[in-house]
Amino acid sequence: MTQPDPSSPAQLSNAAQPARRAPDPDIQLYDTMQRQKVNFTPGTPGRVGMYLCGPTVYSDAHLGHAKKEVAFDVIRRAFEHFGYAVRYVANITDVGHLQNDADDGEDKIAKRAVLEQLEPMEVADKYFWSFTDDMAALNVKRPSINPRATGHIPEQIRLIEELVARGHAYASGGSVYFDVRSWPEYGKLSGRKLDDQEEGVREAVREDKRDPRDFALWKNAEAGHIMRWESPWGVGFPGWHIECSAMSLKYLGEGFDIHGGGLDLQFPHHEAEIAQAEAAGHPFARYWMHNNMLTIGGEKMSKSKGNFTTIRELLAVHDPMVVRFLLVSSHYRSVTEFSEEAFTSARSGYRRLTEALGETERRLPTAPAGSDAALDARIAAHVLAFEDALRDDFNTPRAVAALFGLTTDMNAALGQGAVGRDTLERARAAYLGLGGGVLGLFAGSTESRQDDTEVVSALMDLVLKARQNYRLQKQYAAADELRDTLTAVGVTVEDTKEGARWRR
Ligand SMILES: Nc1ncnc2c1ncn2[C@@H]1O[C@H](COP(=O)(O)OP(=O)(O)OP(=O)(O)O)[C@@H](O)[C@H]1O
Ligand SMILES: [Zn+2]
Repeated sequence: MTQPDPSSPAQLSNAAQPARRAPDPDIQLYDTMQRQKVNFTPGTPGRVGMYLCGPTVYSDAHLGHAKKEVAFDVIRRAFEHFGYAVRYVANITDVGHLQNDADDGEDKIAKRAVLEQLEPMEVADKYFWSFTDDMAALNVKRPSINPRATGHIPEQIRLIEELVARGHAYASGGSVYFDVRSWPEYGKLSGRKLDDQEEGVREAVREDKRDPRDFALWKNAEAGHIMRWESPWGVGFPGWHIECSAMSLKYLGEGFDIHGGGLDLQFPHHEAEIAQAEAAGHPFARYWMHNNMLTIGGEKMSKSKGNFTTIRELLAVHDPMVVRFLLVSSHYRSVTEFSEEAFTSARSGYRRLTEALGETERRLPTAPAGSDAALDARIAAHVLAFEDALRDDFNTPRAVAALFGLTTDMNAALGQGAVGRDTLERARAAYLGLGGGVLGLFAGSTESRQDDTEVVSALMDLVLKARQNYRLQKQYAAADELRDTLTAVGVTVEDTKEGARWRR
Protein backbone atom coordinates (compact mmCIF):
# COMPACT_ATOMS: atom_id res chain seq x y z
CA MET A 1 0.00 0.00 0.00
CA THR A 2 2.73 2.43 0.76
CA GLN A 3 5.14 1.75 -2.07
CA PRO A 4 5.75 5.05 -3.84
CA ASP A 5 2.96 5.37 -6.36
CA PRO A 6 3.57 7.85 -9.15
CA SER A 7 -0.09 8.81 -9.23
CA SER A 8 -0.41 9.32 -5.47
CA PRO A 9 -0.62 12.85 -4.11
CA ALA A 10 2.61 12.30 -2.19
CA GLN A 11 4.44 12.37 -5.52
CA LEU A 12 2.76 15.44 -6.94
CA SER A 13 4.50 18.78 -6.90
CA ASN A 14 3.61 21.22 -4.20
CA ALA A 15 3.30 24.06 -6.67
CA ALA A 16 0.69 25.87 -4.59
CA GLN A 17 3.38 26.96 -2.15
CA PRO A 18 6.28 28.44 -4.12
CA ALA A 19 9.52 28.83 -2.20
CA ARG A 20 10.20 32.50 -1.59
CA ARG A 21 13.91 32.22 -1.00
CA ALA A 22 16.57 29.57 -1.39
CA PRO A 23 15.88 26.91 1.25
CA ASP A 24 17.94 27.67 4.35
CA PRO A 25 20.39 24.82 5.02
CA ASP A 26 21.14 25.80 8.64
CA ILE A 27 18.03 24.82 10.55
CA GLN A 28 18.67 22.85 13.71
CA LEU A 29 15.98 20.84 15.43
CA TYR A 30 15.88 18.60 18.47
CA ASP A 31 15.26 15.06 17.28
CA THR A 32 13.74 12.94 20.05
CA MET A 33 15.05 9.78 18.39
CA GLN A 34 18.68 10.96 18.31
CA ARG A 35 18.22 12.76 21.64
CA GLN A 36 20.07 15.85 20.43
CA LYS A 37 19.85 18.92 18.24
CA VAL A 38 20.69 18.02 14.67
CA ASN A 39 20.90 19.80 11.37
CA PHE A 40 17.72 19.37 9.31
CA THR A 41 18.23 17.89 5.84
CA PRO A 42 15.06 17.40 3.82
CA GLY A 43 14.42 14.12 2.00
CA THR A 44 13.56 16.11 -1.12
CA PRO A 45 15.47 19.37 -1.58
CA GLY A 46 13.34 22.42 -0.84
CA ARG A 47 10.41 20.46 0.58
CA VAL A 48 9.32 19.45 4.06
CA GLY A 49 6.77 16.74 4.77
CA MET A 50 5.36 17.01 8.30
CA TYR A 51 2.86 14.80 10.08
CA LEU A 52 1.22 15.84 13.35
CA CYS A 53 -0.91 13.65 15.61
CA GLY A 54 -4.18 15.52 15.88
CA PRO A 55 -7.06 15.41 18.31
CA THR A 56 -9.52 12.69 19.15
CA VAL A 57 -12.69 14.59 18.41
CA TYR A 58 -14.96 13.86 21.34
CA SER A 59 -14.98 17.17 23.23
CA ASP A 60 -13.98 20.81 22.88
CA ALA A 61 -10.24 21.42 22.61
CA HIS A 62 -8.41 22.84 25.63
CA LEU A 63 -5.40 25.11 26.01
CA GLY A 64 -3.03 22.10 26.10
CA HIS A 65 -4.14 21.16 22.58
CA ALA A 66 -3.58 24.77 21.55
CA LYS A 67 0.02 24.63 22.83
CA LYS A 68 0.73 21.69 20.55
CA GLU A 69 -1.09 23.09 17.52
CA VAL A 70 0.53 26.52 17.84
CA ALA A 71 3.98 24.98 18.41
CA PHE A 72 3.87 22.98 15.19
CA ASP A 73 2.15 25.78 13.30
CA VAL A 74 5.13 28.03 14.11
CA ILE A 75 7.55 25.29 13.01
CA ARG A 76 5.69 24.98 9.73
CA ARG A 77 5.57 28.77 9.24
CA ALA A 78 9.29 29.00 10.02
CA PHE A 79 10.13 26.40 7.37
CA GLU A 80 7.99 28.35 4.90
CA HIS A 81 9.73 31.57 5.90
CA PHE A 82 13.08 29.88 5.32
CA GLY A 83 12.12 29.00 1.76
CA TYR A 84 10.67 25.48 2.04
CA ALA A 85 7.44 24.22 0.51
CA VAL A 86 5.70 22.39 3.35
CA ARG A 87 3.13 19.64 3.11
CA TYR A 88 1.52 19.56 6.53
CA VAL A 89 -0.61 16.53 7.33
CA ALA A 90 -2.53 16.47 10.61
CA ASN A 91 -4.93 13.64 11.31
CA ILE A 92 -8.29 13.58 13.03
CA THR A 93 -8.98 10.54 15.19
CA ASP A 94 -12.64 9.69 14.85
CA VAL A 95 -12.57 5.99 15.72
CA GLY A 96 -10.62 3.47 17.74
CA HIS A 97 -9.25 5.58 20.60
CA LEU A 98 -10.22 3.56 23.64
CA GLN A 99 -10.51 4.72 27.22
CA ASN A 100 -7.19 3.19 28.21
CA ASP A 101 -3.96 2.22 26.52
CA ALA A 102 -4.26 -1.49 27.27
CA ASP A 103 -6.83 -1.95 24.52
CA ASP A 104 -9.70 -1.99 26.94
CA GLY A 105 -12.58 0.26 27.70
CA GLU A 106 -15.07 2.00 25.49
CA ASP A 107 -14.31 3.96 22.36
CA LYS A 108 -14.08 7.60 23.54
CA ILE A 109 -16.29 8.84 20.71
CA ALA A 110 -18.90 6.10 21.09
CA LYS A 111 -19.11 6.79 24.82
CA ARG A 112 -19.68 10.48 24.19
CA ALA A 113 -22.32 9.65 21.57
CA VAL A 114 -24.37 7.84 24.19
CA LEU A 115 -24.01 10.76 26.61
CA GLU A 116 -25.04 13.36 24.04
CA GLN A 117 -27.61 11.09 22.35
CA LEU A 118 -25.92 11.53 19.00
CA GLU A 119 -24.58 9.27 16.29
CA PRO A 120 -20.84 8.67 16.83
CA MET A 121 -20.20 10.41 13.51
CA GLU A 122 -22.24 13.39 14.69
CA VAL A 123 -20.00 13.63 17.74
CA ALA A 124 -16.89 13.42 15.55
CA ASP A 125 -18.16 16.10 13.17
CA LYS A 126 -19.37 18.40 15.93
CA TYR A 127 -15.99 18.42 17.66
CA PHE A 128 -14.02 18.40 14.45
CA TRP A 129 -15.67 21.68 13.48
CA SER A 130 -15.34 23.17 16.93
CA PHE A 131 -11.62 22.28 16.85
CA THR A 132 -11.28 23.77 13.35
CA ASP A 133 -12.98 27.00 14.45
CA ASP A 134 -10.80 27.28 17.56
CA MET A 135 -7.65 26.81 15.51
CA ALA A 136 -8.78 29.42 12.98
CA ALA A 137 -9.37 31.87 15.85
CA LEU A 138 -5.82 31.22 17.06
CA ASN A 139 -4.54 31.79 13.51
CA VAL A 140 -3.26 28.22 13.14
CA LYS A 141 -2.87 27.58 9.41
CA ARG A 142 -5.05 24.85 7.99
CA PRO A 143 -3.23 21.59 7.34
CA SER A 144 -2.51 20.77 3.69
CA ILE A 145 -4.34 17.49 4.38
CA ASN A 146 -6.56 16.73 7.37
CA PRO A 147 -7.20 12.97 6.99
CA ARG A 148 -9.69 11.17 9.20
CA ALA A 149 -9.23 7.63 10.45
CA THR A 150 -12.68 6.48 9.33
CA GLY A 151 -11.88 7.64 5.79
CA HIS A 152 -8.84 5.35 5.63
CA ILE A 153 -10.04 1.94 6.79
CA PRO A 154 -8.83 0.09 3.63
CA GLU A 155 -5.34 1.57 4.00
CA GLN A 156 -5.22 0.47 7.63
CA ILE A 157 -6.44 -3.04 6.80
CA ARG A 158 -3.78 -3.37 4.07
CA LEU A 159 -1.00 -2.35 6.45
CA ILE A 160 -2.23 -4.87 9.05
CA GLU A 161 -2.26 -7.56 6.36
CA GLU A 162 1.35 -6.76 5.55
CA LEU A 163 2.27 -7.11 9.23
CA VAL A 164 0.46 -10.44 9.52
CA ALA A 165 2.15 -11.70 6.32
CA ARG A 166 5.59 -10.77 7.71
CA GLY A 167 4.93 -12.51 11.01
CA HIS A 168 4.76 -9.36 13.15
CA ALA A 169 1.04 -9.54 13.90
CA TYR A 170 -1.42 -12.31 14.71
CA ALA A 171 -5.20 -12.68 14.65
CA SER A 172 -6.89 -13.78 17.83
CA GLY A 173 -10.60 -13.91 18.59
CA GLY A 174 -11.52 -11.59 15.73
CA SER A 175 -8.90 -9.01 16.77
CA VAL A 176 -5.34 -8.57 15.45
CA TYR A 177 -2.40 -7.71 17.68
CA PHE A 178 1.12 -6.51 16.99
CA ASP A 179 3.61 -9.04 18.33
CA VAL A 180 6.12 -6.84 20.17
CA ARG A 181 8.50 -9.72 20.85
CA SER A 182 8.93 -10.16 17.10
CA TRP A 183 10.28 -6.62 16.77
CA PRO A 184 13.28 -5.96 19.00
CA GLU A 185 13.39 -2.30 18.03
CA TYR A 186 10.09 -1.67 19.81
CA GLY A 187 10.93 0.96 22.44
CA LYS A 188 13.74 2.70 20.55
CA LEU A 189 12.10 6.15 20.53
CA SER A 190 11.18 6.31 24.19
CA GLY A 191 14.20 4.30 25.30
CA ARG A 192 11.98 1.83 27.12
CA LYS A 193 13.25 -1.71 27.26
CA LEU A 194 10.70 -4.46 26.73
CA ASP A 195 11.18 -5.76 30.27
CA ASP A 196 10.43 -2.33 31.78
CA GLN A 197 7.24 -2.07 29.79
CA GLU A 198 5.70 -5.13 31.33
CA GLU A 199 4.91 -3.56 34.68
CA GLY A 200 2.24 -1.08 33.68
CA VAL A 201 0.20 -3.43 31.59
CA ARG A 202 0.21 -6.55 33.70
CA GLU A 203 -3.03 -5.75 35.43
CA ALA A 204 -4.85 -5.35 32.17
CA VAL A 205 -3.77 -8.61 30.51
CA ARG A 206 -6.24 -9.66 27.87
CA GLU A 207 -6.76 -13.34 27.31
CA ASP A 208 -6.50 -13.05 23.54
CA LYS A 209 -3.01 -11.50 23.62
CA ARG A 210 0.16 -13.59 23.50
CA ASP A 211 2.01 -10.99 25.51
CA PRO A 212 0.48 -8.21 27.64
CA ARG A 213 2.59 -5.62 25.80
CA ASP A 214 1.14 -6.53 22.40
CA PHE A 215 -1.16 -3.79 21.14
CA ALA A 216 -4.30 -3.91 19.02
CA LEU A 217 -4.17 -3.25 15.30
CA TRP A 218 -7.74 -4.33 14.73
CA LYS A 219 -10.50 -4.95 17.27
CA ASN A 220 -13.38 -7.31 17.05
CA ALA A 221 -16.62 -5.30 17.29
CA GLU A 222 -18.90 -6.60 19.97
CA ALA A 223 -22.67 -6.47 19.50
CA GLY A 224 -23.91 -2.91 19.79
CA HIS A 225 -20.63 -1.35 18.64
CA ILE A 226 -21.81 1.14 16.03
CA MET A 227 -18.56 2.03 14.27
CA ARG A 228 -17.76 -1.26 12.47
CA TRP A 229 -16.28 -2.36 9.19
CA GLU A 230 -15.77 -5.65 7.33
CA SER A 231 -12.24 -6.98 7.45
CA PRO A 232 -10.40 -10.25 6.73
CA TRP A 233 -10.72 -10.96 10.49
CA GLY A 234 -14.44 -10.28 10.77
CA VAL A 235 -16.43 -7.18 11.59
CA GLY A 236 -14.49 -4.71 13.71
CA PHE A 237 -12.69 -1.39 13.90
CA PRO A 238 -9.05 -0.27 13.79
CA GLY A 239 -6.83 0.19 16.82
CA TRP A 240 -5.86 3.79 17.52
CA HIS A 241 -2.18 3.67 16.52
CA ILE A 242 -2.51 2.16 13.05
CA GLU A 243 -4.25 5.18 11.46
CA CYS A 244 -1.20 7.41 11.90
CA SER A 245 1.20 4.91 10.28
CA ALA A 246 -1.15 4.33 7.36
CA MET A 247 -2.11 7.95 6.72
CA SER A 248 1.34 9.51 7.14
CA LEU A 249 2.86 7.00 4.70
CA LYS A 250 -0.01 7.47 2.27
CA TYR A 251 0.29 11.24 2.05
CA LEU A 252 3.97 11.86 2.77
CA GLY A 253 5.62 8.70 1.46
CA GLU A 254 8.23 6.43 3.03
CA GLY A 255 11.01 8.10 5.00
CA PHE A 256 9.08 11.35 5.28
CA ASP A 257 10.74 14.24 7.07
CA ILE A 258 9.17 15.14 10.41
CA HIS A 259 6.69 13.50 12.74
CA GLY A 260 5.36 15.64 15.56
CA GLY A 261 3.10 15.32 18.57
CA GLY A 262 2.91 15.81 22.30
CA LEU A 263 5.58 14.33 24.55
CA ASP A 264 2.88 12.24 26.22
CA LEU A 265 2.38 10.36 22.95
CA GLN A 266 5.96 9.13 22.73
CA PHE A 267 4.94 5.89 24.39
CA PRO A 268 3.02 3.88 23.46
CA HIS A 269 1.50 5.75 20.51
CA HIS A 270 4.59 6.84 18.56
CA GLU A 271 6.51 3.72 19.46
CA ALA A 272 3.61 1.73 17.99
CA GLU A 273 3.46 3.91 14.87
CA ILE A 274 7.16 3.27 14.17
CA ALA A 275 6.87 -0.48 14.76
CA GLN A 276 3.79 -0.81 12.55
CA ALA A 277 5.43 0.96 9.62
CA GLU A 278 8.96 -0.39 9.87
CA ALA A 279 8.03 -3.99 10.66
CA ALA A 280 5.91 -3.88 7.49
CA GLY A 281 9.01 -2.77 5.56
CA HIS A 282 8.23 0.94 5.25
CA PRO A 283 10.93 3.35 6.49
CA PHE A 284 9.18 5.86 8.71
CA ALA A 285 9.79 9.46 9.90
CA ARG A 286 13.37 10.74 9.71
CA TYR A 287 12.99 13.25 12.56
CA TRP A 288 10.77 13.16 15.65
CA MET A 289 9.69 16.36 17.36
CA HIS A 290 7.72 16.53 20.60
CA ASN A 291 6.16 19.47 22.38
CA ASN A 292 6.18 19.59 26.14
CA MET A 293 3.01 19.99 28.16
CA LEU A 294 0.84 22.86 29.19
CA THR A 295 0.36 22.40 32.90
CA ILE A 296 -1.93 23.70 35.56
CA GLY A 297 -0.66 23.56 39.13
CA GLY A 298 2.25 21.54 37.73
CA GLU A 299 0.01 18.83 36.27
CA LYS A 300 -0.65 18.18 32.58
CA MET A 301 -3.89 19.79 31.46
CA SER A 302 -5.98 16.93 30.10
CA LYS A 303 -9.51 16.01 29.21
CA SER A 304 -9.55 12.88 31.31
CA LYS A 305 -8.19 14.65 34.43
CA GLY A 306 -10.91 17.28 34.07
CA ASN A 307 -8.44 20.08 34.94
CA PHE A 308 -8.83 21.85 31.63
CA THR A 309 -10.00 25.20 30.33
CA THR A 310 -11.35 25.04 26.81
CA ILE A 311 -10.10 27.36 24.12
CA ARG A 312 -13.69 28.49 23.71
CA GLU A 313 -13.89 29.55 27.37
CA LEU A 314 -10.59 31.40 27.09
CA LEU A 315 -11.56 33.22 23.92
CA ALA A 316 -14.70 34.51 25.61
CA VAL A 317 -12.44 36.63 27.85
CA HIS A 318 -9.09 36.94 26.08
CA ASP A 319 -7.99 38.28 22.72
CA PRO A 320 -6.98 35.16 20.71
CA MET A 321 -3.72 36.85 19.84
CA VAL A 322 -2.89 37.25 23.54
CA VAL A 323 -3.50 33.50 23.97
CA ARG A 324 -1.20 32.85 21.02
CA PHE A 325 1.40 35.29 22.34
CA LEU A 326 1.36 33.51 25.71
CA LEU A 327 1.99 30.18 23.96
CA VAL A 328 4.82 31.36 21.69
CA SER A 329 6.49 33.14 24.62
CA SER A 330 7.63 29.77 25.93
CA HIS A 331 9.62 27.23 23.94
CA TYR A 332 7.74 24.26 22.50
CA ARG A 333 10.00 21.87 24.45
CA SER A 334 9.44 23.71 27.74
CA VAL A 335 6.54 23.26 30.07
CA THR A 336 4.09 26.19 29.97
CA GLU A 337 2.29 26.79 33.24
CA PHE A 338 -1.20 28.19 32.90
CA SER A 339 -2.16 30.97 35.35
CA GLU A 340 -3.94 34.28 35.48
CA GLU A 341 -0.61 36.07 36.01
CA ALA A 342 0.73 34.48 32.83
CA PHE A 343 -2.21 36.00 30.94
CA THR A 344 -1.73 39.39 32.56
CA SER A 345 1.89 39.53 31.52
CA ALA A 346 1.09 38.17 28.02
CA ARG A 347 -1.53 40.89 27.60
CA SER A 348 0.89 43.67 28.51
CA GLY A 349 3.73 42.17 26.45
CA TYR A 350 1.55 41.79 23.41
CA ARG A 351 0.18 45.31 23.80
CA ARG A 352 3.73 46.66 23.84
CA LEU A 353 4.28 45.14 20.41
CA THR A 354 0.95 46.20 18.89
CA GLU A 355 1.38 49.75 20.18
CA ALA A 356 4.78 50.10 18.56
CA LEU A 357 3.50 48.55 15.34
CA GLY A 358 0.40 50.78 15.46
CA GLU A 359 2.49 53.91 15.98
CA THR A 360 4.81 52.89 13.14
CA GLU A 361 1.82 52.51 10.85
CA ARG A 362 0.21 55.75 12.01
CA ARG A 363 3.35 57.70 11.20
CA LEU A 364 3.73 56.24 7.72
CA PRO A 365 1.31 58.45 5.75
CA THR A 366 2.98 61.65 6.99
CA ALA A 367 6.57 60.41 7.32
CA PRO A 368 9.32 62.28 5.49
CA ALA A 369 10.86 60.47 2.52
CA GLY A 370 14.15 58.62 3.05
CA SER A 371 15.58 56.46 5.79
CA ASP A 372 17.64 56.54 8.92
CA ALA A 373 20.76 54.42 8.35
CA ALA A 374 21.56 53.83 12.02
CA LEU A 375 18.03 52.69 12.82
CA ASP A 376 17.95 50.55 9.64
CA ALA A 377 21.02 48.72 10.89
CA ARG A 378 19.40 48.11 14.29
CA ILE A 379 16.24 46.78 12.64
CA ALA A 380 18.32 44.46 10.44
CA ALA A 381 20.14 43.17 13.54
CA HIS A 382 16.83 42.36 15.25
CA VAL A 383 15.63 40.55 12.13
CA LEU A 384 18.82 38.46 12.11
CA ALA A 385 18.46 37.70 15.82
CA PHE A 386 14.86 36.62 15.25
CA GLU A 387 15.84 34.31 12.41
CA ASP A 388 18.81 32.86 14.29
CA ALA A 389 16.52 32.08 17.21
CA LEU A 390 14.21 30.12 14.92
CA ARG A 391 17.09 28.29 13.27
CA ASP A 392 18.07 27.14 16.75
CA ASP A 393 15.32 24.54 17.29
CA PHE A 394 12.56 27.10 16.78
CA ASN A 395 13.40 29.11 19.86
CA THR A 396 10.32 31.32 20.00
CA PRO A 397 11.07 33.02 23.37
CA ARG A 398 14.31 34.33 21.86
CA ALA A 399 12.42 35.36 18.72
CA VAL A 400 9.92 37.27 20.88
CA ALA A 401 12.85 38.93 22.68
CA ALA A 402 14.14 40.10 19.27
CA LEU A 403 10.73 41.71 18.62
CA PHE A 404 10.95 43.45 21.98
CA GLY A 405 14.45 44.68 21.05
CA LEU A 406 13.01 46.10 17.85
CA THR A 407 10.22 47.70 19.86
CA THR A 408 12.62 49.37 22.29
CA ASP A 409 14.54 50.90 19.36
CA MET A 410 11.39 51.95 17.53
CA ASN A 411 9.84 53.52 20.61
CA ALA A 412 13.02 55.50 21.24
CA ALA A 413 13.20 56.71 17.64
CA LEU A 414 9.51 57.51 17.39
CA GLY A 415 9.66 59.40 20.67
CA GLN A 416 12.47 61.57 19.37
CA GLY A 417 10.60 62.85 16.34
CA ALA A 418 10.10 62.05 12.67
CA VAL A 419 11.46 58.78 11.24
CA GLY A 420 12.04 58.33 7.48
CA ARG A 421 9.36 56.49 5.54
CA ASP A 422 11.67 53.73 4.28
CA THR A 423 12.79 52.97 7.81
CA LEU A 424 9.20 52.87 9.04
CA GLU A 425 8.35 50.48 6.17
CA ARG A 426 11.30 48.30 7.13
CA ALA A 427 10.15 48.13 10.75
CA ARG A 428 6.58 47.44 9.72
CA ALA A 429 7.75 44.61 7.42
CA ALA A 430 9.72 43.11 10.32
CA TYR A 431 6.69 43.16 12.63
CA LEU A 432 4.29 41.78 10.07
CA GLY A 433 6.68 39.37 8.30
CA LEU A 434 8.22 37.86 11.45
CA GLY A 435 5.78 38.50 14.30
CA GLY A 436 2.85 38.09 11.91
CA GLY A 437 4.05 35.65 9.27
CA VAL A 438 6.20 33.37 11.44
CA LEU A 439 4.81 33.65 14.97
CA GLY A 440 1.28 34.08 13.62
CA LEU A 441 0.56 37.21 15.70
CA PHE A 442 -1.27 40.40 14.66
CA ALA A 443 -3.86 38.26 12.88
CA GLY A 444 -7.46 38.85 12.01
CA SER A 445 -7.15 42.50 12.73
CA THR A 446 -4.12 43.08 10.48
CA GLU A 447 -6.00 44.31 7.44
CA SER A 448 -8.81 46.01 9.25
CA ARG A 449 -6.28 47.52 11.61
CA GLN A 450 -4.50 49.08 8.64
CA ASP A 451 -7.77 50.41 7.23
CA ASP A 452 -8.79 51.65 10.64
CA THR A 453 -5.41 53.17 11.15
CA GLU A 454 -5.81 55.46 8.20
CA VAL A 455 -9.35 56.44 9.09
CA VAL A 456 -8.53 56.99 12.76
CA SER A 457 -5.45 58.97 11.82
CA ALA A 458 -7.46 61.30 9.54
CA LEU A 459 -10.18 61.73 12.17
CA MET A 460 -7.64 62.49 14.89
CA ASP A 461 -6.02 65.13 12.69
CA LEU A 462 -9.45 66.77 12.41
CA VAL A 463 -10.10 66.60 16.15
CA LEU A 464 -6.69 68.02 17.03
CA LYS A 465 -7.17 70.82 14.50
CA ALA A 466 -10.56 71.67 16.04
CA ARG A 467 -8.97 71.69 19.50
CA GLN A 468 -6.21 73.97 18.25
CA ASN A 469 -8.84 76.36 16.80
CA TYR A 470 -10.68 76.47 20.12
CA ARG A 471 -7.42 77.34 21.84
CA LEU A 472 -6.56 80.05 19.34
CA GLN A 473 -10.01 81.52 19.98
CA LYS A 474 -9.36 81.20 23.73
CA GLN A 475 -12.29 78.78 24.11
CA TYR A 476 -10.29 76.70 26.61
CA ALA A 477 -13.29 74.93 28.15
CA ALA A 478 -14.31 73.53 24.76
CA ALA A 479 -10.68 72.56 24.00
CA ASP A 480 -10.39 70.75 27.34
CA GLU A 481 -13.70 69.00 26.84
CA LEU A 482 -12.40 67.56 23.56
CA ARG A 483 -9.26 66.33 25.26
CA ASP A 484 -11.20 64.85 28.21
CA THR A 485 -13.51 63.01 25.86
CA LEU A 486 -10.48 61.50 24.13
CA THR A 487 -8.94 60.56 27.48
CA ALA A 488 -12.15 58.79 28.45
CA VAL A 489 -11.84 56.50 25.40
CA GLY A 490 -8.16 55.84 26.05
CA VAL A 491 -6.53 58.42 23.77
CA THR A 492 -3.89 60.63 25.36
CA VAL A 493 -3.14 64.04 23.88
CA GLU A 494 0.28 65.63 24.48
CA ASP A 495 1.27 69.15 23.54
CA THR A 496 4.78 69.26 22.10
CA LYS A 497 6.90 71.90 20.39
CA GLU A 498 5.77 70.52 17.01
CA GLY A 499 2.11 70.68 18.01
CA ALA A 500 -0.35 68.27 19.63
CA ARG A 501 0.39 64.52 19.48
CA TRP A 502 -1.87 61.66 20.40
CA ARG A 503 -1.41 58.04 21.35
CA ARG A 504 -3.59 55.15 22.46
N1 LIG B 1 -1.68 19.70 28.32
C1 LIG B 1 -1.18 19.48 27.12
N2 LIG B 1 -0.11 20.18 26.69
C2 LIG B 1 0.40 19.98 25.46
N3 LIG B 1 -0.09 19.10 24.57
C3 LIG B 1 -1.18 18.38 24.94
C4 LIG B 1 -1.78 18.54 26.22
N4 LIG B 1 -2.85 17.71 26.30
C5 LIG B 1 -2.91 17.06 25.13
N5 LIG B 1 -1.92 17.44 24.30
C6 LIG B 1 -1.63 16.92 22.97
O1 LIG B 1 -2.80 16.98 22.17
C7 LIG B 1 -2.93 15.81 21.38
C8 LIG B 1 -4.26 15.15 21.59
O2 LIG B 1 -4.34 14.77 22.92
P1 LIG B 1 -5.56 14.04 23.59
O3 LIG B 1 -6.75 14.06 22.69
O4 LIG B 1 -5.09 12.73 24.12
O5 LIG B 1 -5.83 15.07 24.78
P2 LIG B 1 -5.93 14.83 26.34
O6 LIG B 1 -6.52 16.03 26.97
O7 LIG B 1 -4.59 14.37 26.84
O8 LIG B 1 -7.00 13.70 26.38
P3 LIG B 1 -7.06 12.45 27.34
O9 LIG B 1 -6.94 12.98 28.74
O10 LIG B 1 -8.40 11.87 27.00
O11 LIG B 1 -5.89 11.60 26.92
C9 LIG B 1 -1.72 14.95 21.72
O12 LIG B 1 -0.68 15.17 20.77
C10 LIG B 1 -1.29 15.45 23.07
O13 LIG B 1 0.09 15.28 23.26
ZN1 LIG C 1 -0.53 9.60 15.84
